[in-house]
Amino acid sequence: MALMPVDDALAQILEGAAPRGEPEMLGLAECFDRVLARDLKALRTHPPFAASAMDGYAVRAQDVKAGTVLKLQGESSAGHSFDGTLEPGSTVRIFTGAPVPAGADAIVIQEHVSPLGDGTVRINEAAIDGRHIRPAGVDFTEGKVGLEAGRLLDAGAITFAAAMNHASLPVARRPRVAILATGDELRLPGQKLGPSQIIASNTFGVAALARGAGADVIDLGIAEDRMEALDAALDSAISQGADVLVTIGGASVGDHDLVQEAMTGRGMALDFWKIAMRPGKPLMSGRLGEMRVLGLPGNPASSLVCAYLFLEPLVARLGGRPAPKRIQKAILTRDLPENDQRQDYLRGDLAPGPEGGLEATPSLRQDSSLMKIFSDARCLIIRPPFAPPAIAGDACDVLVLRP
Ligand SMILES: Nc1nc2c(c(=O)[nH]1)N[C@H]1C(S)=C(S)[C@@H](COP(=O)(O)OP(=O)(O)OC[C@H]3O[C@@H](n4cnc5c(N)ncnc54)[C@H](O)[C@@H]3O)O[C@H]1N2
Ligand code: MOO
Repeated sequence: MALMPVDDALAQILEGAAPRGEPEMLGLAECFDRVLARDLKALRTHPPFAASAMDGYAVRAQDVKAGTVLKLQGESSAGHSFDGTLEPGSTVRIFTGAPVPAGADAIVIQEHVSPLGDGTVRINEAAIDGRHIRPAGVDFTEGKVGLEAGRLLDAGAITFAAAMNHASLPVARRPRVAILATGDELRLPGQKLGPSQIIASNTFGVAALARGAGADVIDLGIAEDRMEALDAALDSAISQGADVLVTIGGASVGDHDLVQEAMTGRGMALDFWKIAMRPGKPLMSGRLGEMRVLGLPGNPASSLVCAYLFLEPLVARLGGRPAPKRIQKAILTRDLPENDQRQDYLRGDLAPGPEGGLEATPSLRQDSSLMKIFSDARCLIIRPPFAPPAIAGDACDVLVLRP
């Protein structure tokens, strides 16, 4: 199979991806960073009454010039309305958020009023009709859609949902992403290692990225390079309702690279295997029933670059949320040689440039096994297939990993 361009691979991976299953009802306190699954109508009108926006005095605007003395008729505070009607020549003391009494049509702030100590006050500035009054329903009205399906529930949206009198909200189910590390050499962090063993580190980074994109992660642990082990892990992913099975390693052409064979043997329809990128060439994508299978290469930088490029947007789509916008423009600080057929993602630094832009500096070492270089990197510098040699000062696209 020919190497597939990165954009075509992403389009195939994202095809048909949308939230699955019934929405869950969650209490408001659990809703942060979830996605609203249905339109949400206001269950009340707000404010439910004309309310004062200031601490001051409710008046009839036409009665009041600078110097007018008014009789104090009563008080309206938040939670305690004044139930009478404001009479001509009178005023009602009022506080922020309190209902404006019938008959009043303006608030004069208390800084412009002098209490005279005999049950009257002098208004020192002319009142303006409607001033400092929030009309009933100016914010939202009962029965109208306030938040639309698909809205990411951030602080503003959750506040608004609560104000609309919803105690719980229908949210899209989080996609379930099962992650399986494969390889006889792998051990979990914290274990004692033999001479030819290494730590299965990739699972943790890939899981973190999936969680950040809105997934519930199922850690399937490590499978040895044996068909039965891969089979058992696959059964586990299916029985736990995984939407995506991510395998790490065993994706290449070696005698012990069995992942693809194991998956196709169980009926996986292969979308593609091998793409025109570096690192990450042996990426595999397929579908096994409802479950998507993403086979990441084992080298840590390859796993992570593929997870940024393909898994993060896939999880976002499956959860109904926008994928983070990571691609930005930058200026190269070093020359780069011409590129071959594989789109390159060079680990590098990213720093503010002299004119408000960004400067990208590729690391000198780019081997896909290097984890410290990846951890130090702030961006991936993108070199399109067959790009001509670049010189310092040229523009480039970067995928931002961290600020
Ligand atoms: N003859 C060829 N050999 C290779 C090719 C090729 O085209 N022809 N492609 C190379 C490329 S590119 C990559 S990338 C790797 C990918 O190989 P696999 O996906 O089969 O990965 P493994 O062989 O299982 O492991 C590679 C490397 O990564 C380590 N590893 C694996 N899993 C983990 C993990 N969970 N955490 C940390 N490190 C892991 C593993 O020990 C190996 O060192 O193939 C090239 N070969
Ligand atoms: O393309 Mo592989 O992902 O370099 O190491």
